Amino acid sequence: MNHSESTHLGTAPSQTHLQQRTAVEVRNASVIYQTADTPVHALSDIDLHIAEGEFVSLIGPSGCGKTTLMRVIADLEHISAGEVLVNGVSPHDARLARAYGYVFQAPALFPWRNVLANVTLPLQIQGKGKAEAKRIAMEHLERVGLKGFEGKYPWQLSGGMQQRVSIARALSFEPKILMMDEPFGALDEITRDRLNEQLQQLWQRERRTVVFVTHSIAEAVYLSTKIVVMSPRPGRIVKVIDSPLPDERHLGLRDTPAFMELAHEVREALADGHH
Ligand SMILES: Nc1ncnc2c1ncn2[C@@H]1O[C@H](COP(=O)(O)OP(=O)(O)OP(=O)(O)O)[C@@H](O)[C@H]1O
Repeated sequence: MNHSESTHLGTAPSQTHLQQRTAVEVRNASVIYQTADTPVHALSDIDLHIAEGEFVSLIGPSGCGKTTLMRVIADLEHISAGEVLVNGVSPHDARLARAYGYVFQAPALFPWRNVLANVTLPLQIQGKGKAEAKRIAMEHLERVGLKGFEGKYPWQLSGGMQQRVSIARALSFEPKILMMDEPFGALDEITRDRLNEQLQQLWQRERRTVVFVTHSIAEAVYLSTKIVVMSPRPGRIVKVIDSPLPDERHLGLRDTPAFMELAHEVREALADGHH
Protein backbone atom coordinates (compact mmCIF):
# COMPACT_ATOMS: atom_id res chain seq x y z
CA MET A 1 0.00 0.00 0.00
CA ASN A 2 1.31 3.35 -0.94
CA HIS A 3 0.75 5.40 2.16
CA SER A 4 -0.10 9.05 1.66
CA GLU A 5 1.07 8.99 -1.91
CA SER A 6 0.47 12.21 -3.75
CA THR A 7 -0.24 12.25 -7.46
CA HIS A 8 -0.10 15.39 -9.47
CA LEU A 9 -2.06 15.10 -12.64
CA GLY A 10 -1.36 18.70 -13.51
CA THR A 11 -2.66 21.90 -12.02
CA ALA A 12 -5.60 23.86 -13.34
CA PRO A 13 -4.45 27.40 -14.16
CA SER A 14 -6.76 29.10 -11.66
CA GLN A 15 -5.47 26.90 -8.82
CA THR A 16 -2.03 28.38 -9.12
CA HIS A 17 -3.50 31.67 -7.88
CA LEU A 18 -4.97 30.15 -4.74
CA GLN A 19 -3.51 31.22 -1.47
CA GLN A 20 -1.50 28.32 -0.23
CA ARG A 21 -1.76 28.96 3.48
CA THR A 22 -2.22 25.80 5.51
CA ALA A 23 -5.70 25.17 6.89
CA VAL A 24 -5.21 21.68 8.30
CA GLU A 25 -2.09 19.68 9.09
CA VAL A 26 -2.43 16.13 10.37
CA ARG A 27 0.79 14.35 11.26
CA ASN A 28 1.13 10.69 12.09
CA ALA A 29 -2.27 10.64 13.74
CA SER A 30 -3.90 7.52 15.12
CA VAL A 31 -7.20 6.99 16.88
CA ILE A 32 -7.94 3.97 19.03
CA TYR A 33 -11.41 3.74 20.55
CA GLN A 34 -11.45 2.03 23.93
CA THR A 35 -14.49 -0.19 24.01
CA ALA A 36 -15.78 -2.65 26.62
CA ASP A 37 -14.12 -5.62 24.90
CA THR A 38 -11.30 -4.97 22.39
CA PRO A 39 -9.85 -1.57 21.43
CA VAL A 40 -10.92 -0.40 17.96
CA HIS A 41 -8.07 0.94 15.86
CA ALA A 42 -10.05 3.44 13.78
CA LEU A 43 -7.21 5.49 12.23
CA SER A 44 -3.58 4.63 11.72
CA ASP A 45 -0.66 6.93 10.82
CA ILE A 46 -2.65 9.60 9.05
CA ASP A 47 -0.69 12.38 7.34
CA LEU A 48 -2.75 14.99 5.59
CA HIS A 49 -2.17 18.54 4.45
CA ILE A 50 -5.06 20.79 3.46
CA ALA A 51 -4.37 24.26 2.09
CA GLU A 52 -6.76 27.13 2.66
CA GLY A 53 -9.53 27.24 0.07
CA GLU A 54 -9.28 23.58 -0.91
CA PHE A 55 -12.34 21.36 -1.28
CA VAL A 56 -11.23 18.03 0.16
CA SER A 57 -13.26 14.83 0.01
CA LEU A 58 -12.61 11.85 2.23
CA ILE A 59 -13.77 8.69 0.50
CA GLY A 60 -13.50 5.05 1.52
CA PRO A 61 -15.48 1.96 2.48
CA SER A 62 -17.93 1.98 5.35
CA GLY A 63 -16.20 2.03 8.72
CA CYS A 64 -12.79 3.12 7.37
CA GLY A 65 -12.69 6.14 9.65
CA LYS A 66 -13.80 9.02 7.40
CA THR A 67 -16.10 10.43 10.07
CA THR A 68 -13.47 9.85 12.72
CA LEU A 69 -10.89 11.81 10.72
CA MET A 70 -13.35 14.63 10.22
CA ARG A 71 -14.21 14.61 13.93
CA VAL A 72 -10.52 14.70 14.82
CA ILE A 73 -10.00 17.79 12.66
CA ALA A 74 -13.11 19.40 14.15
CA ASP A 75 -12.15 18.75 17.79
CA LEU A 76 -15.04 16.33 18.29
CA GLU A 77 -12.65 13.41 18.84
CA HIS A 78 -9.20 13.11 20.41
CA ILE A 79 -6.25 11.47 18.72
CA SER A 80 -4.42 8.68 20.53
CA ALA A 81 -1.09 9.64 18.93
CA GLY A 82 0.28 12.22 16.50
CA GLU A 83 -0.51 15.87 15.95
CA VAL A 84 -3.28 17.94 14.40
CA LEU A 85 -3.10 21.66 13.68
CA VAL A 86 -5.92 23.79 12.32
CA ASN A 87 -4.99 27.28 11.20
CA GLY A 88 -1.75 26.75 13.10
CA VAL A 89 -3.41 26.01 16.44
CA SER A 90 -4.92 22.92 18.10
CA PRO A 91 -8.39 21.84 16.97
CA HIS A 92 -9.63 22.83 20.42
CA ASP A 93 -8.35 26.40 20.06
CA ALA A 94 -9.66 26.51 16.49
CA ARG A 95 -13.09 25.53 17.77
CA LEU A 96 -12.97 28.24 20.42
CA ALA A 97 -12.12 30.66 17.61
CA ARG A 98 -15.26 29.39 15.80
CA ALA A 99 -13.31 28.01 12.89
CA TYR A 100 -15.83 25.31 12.03
CA GLY A 101 -19.24 25.07 10.45
CA TYR A 102 -20.86 21.64 10.53
CA VAL A 103 -23.34 20.02 8.18
CA PHE A 104 -24.33 16.44 9.01
CA GLN A 105 -26.22 13.79 7.09
CA ALA A 106 -29.49 14.63 8.81
CA PRO A 107 -30.26 18.35 8.71
CA ALA A 108 -30.84 18.52 12.51
CA LEU A 109 -33.33 21.36 12.39
CA PHE A 110 -35.71 22.21 15.25
CA PRO A 111 -39.18 21.19 14.00
CA TRP A 112 -40.97 23.78 16.14
CA ARG A 113 -38.95 26.66 14.72
CA ASN A 114 -39.39 28.08 11.26
CA VAL A 115 -36.50 28.31 8.81
CA LEU A 116 -35.46 31.80 9.86
CA ALA A 117 -35.58 30.93 13.56
CA ASN A 118 -33.50 27.79 12.94
CA VAL A 119 -30.75 29.86 11.38
CA THR A 120 -30.92 32.78 13.82
CA LEU A 121 -30.91 30.66 17.00
CA PRO A 122 -27.18 29.83 17.11
CA LEU A 123 -26.33 33.39 16.07
CA GLN A 124 -28.36 34.73 18.98
CA ILE A 125 -26.78 32.21 21.35
CA GLN A 126 -23.46 33.56 20.10
CA GLY A 127 -24.58 37.00 21.30
CA LYS A 128 -25.80 38.67 18.11
CA GLY A 129 -28.76 41.02 18.50
CA LYS A 130 -32.09 39.96 17.03
CA ALA A 131 -31.97 42.35 14.07
CA GLU A 132 -28.40 41.50 13.17
CA ALA A 133 -29.02 37.76 13.48
CA LYS A 134 -32.00 38.16 11.14
CA ARG A 135 -29.99 40.15 8.61
CA ILE A 136 -27.20 37.55 8.56
CA ALA A 137 -29.65 34.65 8.37
CA MET A 138 -31.60 36.20 5.48
CA GLU A 139 -28.40 36.83 3.58
CA HIS A 140 -27.29 33.21 3.90
CA LEU A 141 -30.72 31.80 3.14
CA GLU A 142 -30.66 33.81 -0.06
CA ARG A 143 -27.22 32.44 -0.92
CA VAL A 144 -28.54 28.86 -0.77
CA GLY A 145 -31.61 29.80 -2.82
CA LEU A 146 -34.15 29.81 0.01
CA LYS A 147 -35.30 33.41 -0.10
CA GLY A 148 -39.05 33.41 0.46
CA PHE A 149 -39.00 30.22 2.56
CA GLU A 150 -37.92 31.80 5.84
CA GLY A 151 -41.42 31.49 7.37
CA LYS A 152 -41.80 27.79 6.54
CA TYR A 153 -41.31 25.00 9.06
CA PRO A 154 -38.87 22.14 8.37
CA TRP A 155 -41.74 19.67 7.76
CA GLN A 156 -42.99 21.93 4.96
CA LEU A 157 -39.70 21.58 3.09
CA SER A 158 -38.18 18.77 1.03
CA GLY A 159 -35.12 16.94 2.35
CA GLY A 160 -32.89 18.88 -0.05
CA MET A 161 -34.29 22.20 1.11
CA GLN A 162 -33.83 21.22 4.74
CA GLN A 163 -30.23 20.39 4.01
CA ARG A 164 -29.81 23.79 2.37
CA VAL A 165 -31.14 25.39 5.57
CA SER A 166 -28.46 23.59 7.55
CA ILE A 167 -25.82 24.74 5.06
CA ALA A 168 -27.05 28.34 5.46
CA ARG A 169 -26.92 27.91 9.23
CA ALA A 170 -23.35 26.56 9.11
CA LEU A 171 -22.20 29.35 6.79
CA SER A 172 -23.87 32.10 8.80
CA PHE A 173 -20.94 31.97 11.24
CA GLU A 174 -18.52 32.61 8.36
CA PRO A 175 -16.52 29.56 9.43
CA LYS A 176 -13.01 29.17 8.09
CA ILE A 177 -13.66 25.48 7.47
CA LEU A 178 -16.90 23.86 6.48
CA MET A 179 -17.13 20.26 7.70
CA MET A 180 -19.68 18.22 5.78
CA ASP A 181 -20.35 14.60 6.75
CA GLU A 182 -22.27 12.90 3.94
CA PRO A 183 -24.64 15.84 3.71
CA PHE A 184 -26.49 14.57 0.64
CA GLY A 185 -26.36 10.83 1.38
CA ALA A 186 -30.05 10.57 2.22
CA LEU A 187 -31.30 12.45 -0.84
CA ASP A 188 -32.51 11.17 -4.18
CA GLU A 189 -30.06 11.35 -7.05
CA ILE A 190 -31.60 14.30 -8.87
CA THR A 191 -31.77 16.44 -5.73
CA ARG A 192 -28.26 15.38 -4.88
CA ASP A 193 -27.00 16.45 -8.33
CA ARG A 194 -28.64 19.83 -7.92
CA LEU A 195 -27.20 20.36 -4.46
CA ASN A 196 -23.78 19.27 -5.68
CA GLU A 197 -23.99 21.91 -8.37
CA GLN A 198 -25.11 24.59 -5.92
CA LEU A 199 -22.43 23.65 -3.43
CA GLN A 200 -19.81 23.83 -6.17
CA GLN A 201 -21.01 27.30 -7.15
CA LEU A 202 -21.01 28.38 -3.52
CA TRP A 203 -17.43 27.16 -3.16
CA GLN A 204 -16.53 28.99 -6.38
CA ARG A 205 -17.80 32.26 -4.93
CA GLU A 206 -16.39 31.93 -1.43
CA ARG A 207 -13.37 29.63 -1.74
CA ARG A 208 -13.91 28.43 1.77
CA THR A 209 -12.00 25.35 2.91
CA VAL A 210 -14.34 22.35 2.84
CA VAL A 211 -13.79 18.88 4.28
CA PHE A 212 -16.43 16.59 2.82
CA VAL A 213 -17.13 12.94 3.66
CA THR A 214 -18.77 10.86 0.95
CA HIS A 215 -19.28 7.32 -0.33
CA SER A 216 -19.84 8.51 -3.85
CA ILE A 217 -16.97 8.56 -6.33
CA ALA A 218 -18.92 10.82 -8.70
CA GLU A 219 -19.65 13.30 -5.93
CA ALA A 220 -16.04 13.35 -4.75
CA VAL A 221 -14.70 13.84 -8.28
CA TYR A 222 -17.24 16.50 -9.18
CA LEU A 223 -16.73 18.60 -6.05
CA SER A 224 -13.15 18.22 -4.93
CA THR A 225 -9.85 19.88 -5.57
CA LYS A 226 -8.31 17.05 -3.55
CA ILE A 227 -9.57 13.50 -3.03
CA VAL A 228 -8.32 11.50 -0.07
CA VAL A 229 -8.86 7.77 -0.56
CA MET A 230 -8.94 5.68 2.61
CA SER A 231 -8.58 1.95 3.24
CA PRO A 232 -10.69 -0.34 5.45
CA ARG A 233 -9.98 -0.42 9.17
CA PRO A 234 -7.57 0.54 10.58
CA GLY A 235 -8.20 3.54 8.35
CA ARG A 236 -5.15 4.65 6.41
CA ILE A 237 -4.74 7.04 3.54
CA VAL A 238 -4.19 5.00 0.40
CA LYS A 239 -3.82 7.89 -1.99
CA VAL A 240 -4.21 11.66 -2.16
CA ILE A 241 -5.26 12.83 -5.60
CA ASP A 242 -5.03 16.49 -6.60
CA SER A 243 -7.76 17.07 -9.13
CA PRO A 244 -6.69 18.12 -12.61
CA LEU A 245 -10.22 19.35 -13.38
CA PRO A 246 -10.80 23.09 -13.78
CA ASP A 247 -12.09 24.86 -10.66
CA GLU A 248 -15.25 25.97 -12.41
CA ARG A 249 -17.46 22.94 -13.02
CA HIS A 250 -20.86 22.14 -14.43
CA LEU A 251 -22.68 18.80 -14.27
CA GLY A 252 -21.91 18.08 -17.94
CA LEU A 253 -18.29 17.70 -16.90
CA ARG A 254 -19.20 14.24 -15.64
CA ASP A 255 -19.46 12.98 -19.20
CA THR A 256 -15.97 14.12 -20.18
CA PRO A 257 -12.94 11.82 -20.50
CA ALA A 258 -11.02 13.82 -17.87
CA PHE A 259 -13.79 13.25 -15.32
CA MET A 260 -14.05 9.55 -16.11
CA GLU A 261 -10.31 9.11 -15.94
CA LEU A 262 -10.22 10.67 -12.49
CA ALA A 263 -13.18 8.56 -11.32
CA HIS A 264 -11.30 5.51 -12.56
CA GLU A 265 -8.21 6.52 -10.61
CA VAL A 266 -10.27 6.89 -7.42
CA ARG A 267 -11.92 3.50 -8.02
CA GLU A 268 -8.53 1.84 -8.51
CA ALA A 269 -7.19 3.42 -5.32
CA LEU A 270 -10.25 2.18 -3.40
CA ALA A 271 -9.63 -1.31 -4.75
CA ASP A 272 -5.92 -1.09 -3.85
CA GLY A 273 -6.93 -0.22 -0.30
CA HIS A 274 -8.68 -3.55 0.01
CA HIS A 275 -5.56 -5.58 -0.76
N1 LIG B 1 -17.15 5.97 19.73
C1 LIG B 1 -16.71 4.84 19.16
N2 LIG B 1 -16.37 3.76 19.91
C2 LIG B 1 -15.92 2.62 19.36
N3 LIG B 1 -15.75 2.45 18.03
C3 LIG B 1 -16.07 3.46 17.24
C4 LIG B 1 -16.57 4.71 17.74
N4 LIG B 1 -16.81 5.54 16.70
C5 LIG B 1 -16.47 4.85 15.60
N5 LIG B 1 -16.02 3.61 15.91
C6 LIG B 1 -15.53 2.59 14.98
O1 LIG B 1 -14.42 3.14 14.29
C7 LIG B 1 -14.43 2.78 12.92
C8 LIG B 1 -14.46 4.02 12.05
O2 LIG B 1 -15.73 4.64 12.17
P1 LIG B 1 -16.15 5.90 11.30
O3 LIG B 1 -17.56 6.24 11.67
O4 LIG B 1 -15.14 6.96 11.43
O5 LIG B 1 -16.10 5.31 9.82
P2 LIG B 1 -16.70 5.88 8.47
O6 LIG B 1 -15.69 5.60 7.43
O7 LIG B 1 -17.14 7.27 8.64
O8 LIG B 1 -17.95 4.92 8.27
P3 LIG B 1 -19.32 5.15 7.46
O9 LIG B 1 -18.92 5.37 6.06
O10 LIG B 1 -20.03 3.85 7.65
O11 LIG B 1 -20.02 6.30 8.09
C9 LIG B 1 -15.66 1.89 12.73
O12 LIG B 1 -15.25 0.57 12.78
C10 LIG B 1 -16.54 2.24 13.91
O13 LIG B 1 -17.33 1.12 14.27
